[in-house]
Amino acid sequence: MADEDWEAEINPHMSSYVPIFEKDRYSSGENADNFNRAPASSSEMDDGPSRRDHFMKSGFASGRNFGNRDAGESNKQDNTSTMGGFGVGKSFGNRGFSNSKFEDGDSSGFWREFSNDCEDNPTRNRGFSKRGDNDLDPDECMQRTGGLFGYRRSSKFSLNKSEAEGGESSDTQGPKVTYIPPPPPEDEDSIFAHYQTGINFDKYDTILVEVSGHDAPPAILTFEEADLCQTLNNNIAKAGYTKLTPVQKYSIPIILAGRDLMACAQTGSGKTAAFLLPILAHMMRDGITASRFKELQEPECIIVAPTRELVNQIYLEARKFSFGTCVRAVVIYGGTQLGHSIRQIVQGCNILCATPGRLMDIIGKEKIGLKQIKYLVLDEADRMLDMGFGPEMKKLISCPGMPSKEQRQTLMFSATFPEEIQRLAAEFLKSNYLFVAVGQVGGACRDVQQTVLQVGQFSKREKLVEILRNIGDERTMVFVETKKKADFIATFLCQEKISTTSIHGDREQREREQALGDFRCGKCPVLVATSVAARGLDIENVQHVINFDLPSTIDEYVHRIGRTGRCGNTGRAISFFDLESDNQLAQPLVKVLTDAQQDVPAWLEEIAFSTYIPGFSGSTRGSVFASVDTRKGKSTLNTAGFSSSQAPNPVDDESWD
Ligand SMILES: Nc1ncnc2c1ncn2[C@@H]1O[C@H](COP(=O)(O)OP(=O)(O)OP(=O)(O)O)[C@@H](O)[C@H]1O
Repeated sequence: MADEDWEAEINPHMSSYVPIFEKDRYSSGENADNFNRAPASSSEMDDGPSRRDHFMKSGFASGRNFGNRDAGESNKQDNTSTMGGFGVGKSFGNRGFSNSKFEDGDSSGFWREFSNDCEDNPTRNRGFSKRGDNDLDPDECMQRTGGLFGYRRSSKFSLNKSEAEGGESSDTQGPKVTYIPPPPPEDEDSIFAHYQTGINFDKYDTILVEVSGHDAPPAILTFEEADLCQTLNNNIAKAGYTKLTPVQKYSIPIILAGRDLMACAQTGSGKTAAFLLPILAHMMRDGITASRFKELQEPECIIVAPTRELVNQIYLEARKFSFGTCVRAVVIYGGTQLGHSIRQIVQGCNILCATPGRLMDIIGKEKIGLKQIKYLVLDEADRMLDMGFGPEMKKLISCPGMPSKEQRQTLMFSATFPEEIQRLAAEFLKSNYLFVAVGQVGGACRDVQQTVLQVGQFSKREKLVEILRNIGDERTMVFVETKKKADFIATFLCQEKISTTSIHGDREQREREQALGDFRCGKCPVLVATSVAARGLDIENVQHVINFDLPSTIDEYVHRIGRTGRCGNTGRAISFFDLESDNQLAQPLVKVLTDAQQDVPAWLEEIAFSTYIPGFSGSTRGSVFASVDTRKGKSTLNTAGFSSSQAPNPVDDESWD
């Protein structure tokens, strides 16, 4: 598809489920017929084509304007992911997506299917983090097959040889992804649009900060102390930043001093600016020259993050802070046309924001050279190093030309850092890296009021509707465990006349972006999401997070509820605790609630007590997060903003592991 076609592709009606739910079209007979006739595919996306068929036949109008698309294009696209708003495909079709009811306990249909879905789901048993096992960005991630880094891409995602060799999905074998995302707005007001800090922003100063490692530079208290250049200061002011958050107070001077850093701070507390500002300041000080059109670009900085929407968000922040400078930020991510990514890059690239899959593809195509890399940033670093992305990250640092860790600066940020991941991270970092912990490592944001309700599987939908009706139009994210379930619940809520959209890894990228857009602007105040939306997304005015299904790890829980209560604003999180499946989470949940000074229900404490495993801090479901820098170096405790942190004289390195 040519560049100029993108406008036609971005059809305003294509996004979501909501307004046009035509339940009459979903008679079980018709669905079953269409879906059953559709050819089975071996991939996770096997319902893509069948779904498209169905939508076209039934005249369903939720998605893009199917009628305007020719068959060739349909064929080209549709293996990549599911089509149309309802994206449920054969699952519903096979058992009849009744137009009138989703009866609780109707075991012939959805619920039985989902039990199976969950049982099959490796997340229940896997180590490290949950995300990815049930909702990976198909071309971003890899699947576990064994060994610490010994994983291969899963056939589940229908990746072919050319991909394994660094190519994008297949000129020859697989579908061609043609989506070209719309360019972001260019006007200054949009670039600097921001939301207000909340009433608790100043309370950040009371959080204890721990810095470990040797010779940490002192924290700064104000932006002025950072001594950034005038353009950066102007951009900071235009972004509405007047005061540093704790993670910024500590991280900015550390990065400016050229040190490697692992930083852990609560969700929504400004980690993105904490790495972007000092990197940009360095670039400006080094007298960076405008990068020009070249077939091979050699950026100075690569920032990787686990999801497409998150790298896009980081890119927008980078573009904002580099406004008026000659630094050019570029974003590339899967689910979009590879040619488009390449065209963005060849125009010049100083800061490359990328998802791992697309990054490795582009490096394989020799559009990006790594020789000039001075900064490597892993946002959501624990996720980037776990079983899903760790192998890709290892490949990245072993790529020809990539400066060794001694020659580059490596920065890792997250709200959670399990101990085992901290150990893996050491391979990427210089041995004298500094570790900054703002508050409890892995702790939940205290501005989120957390409630845990005991709700059984078959009562969840009723409870959800009750809560959403009380909430009214306030923006709410509802997290569920699987992609199918996301579709199902979104559809169900639409049927209940609650404007809802959904985001998950089986939706096409254009649909994901449209869904997020509809949620951001309030057109759909409810977003049903899988873990793909758990991390990093910074959406104004998300007042509620509902865990319809609890996640399999406590870290995931912390990230999910962190979509609300950001930047000093308050938020609420309600979690449905199912006694049949969530008991393993009771113990770490009690700890997170207690640490965040939340009420702990007596029944939950009882479960936690009865399932208590002394000394348990493993990495499986319910793991307890790291409480400290795993090197066990001496550290200083400070309240953010009062005194600088200076690590004591070096202790023996040997004692650090
Ligand atoms: N010093 C500041 N003053 C005002 N607003 C800020 C400041 N720092 C960051 N923000 C804003 O706070 C919001 C949250 O920041 P950011 O997304 O970087 O959080 P985060 O710590 O990375 O969260 P997460 O752990 O969820 O990824 C953003 O809207 C950002 O623009």
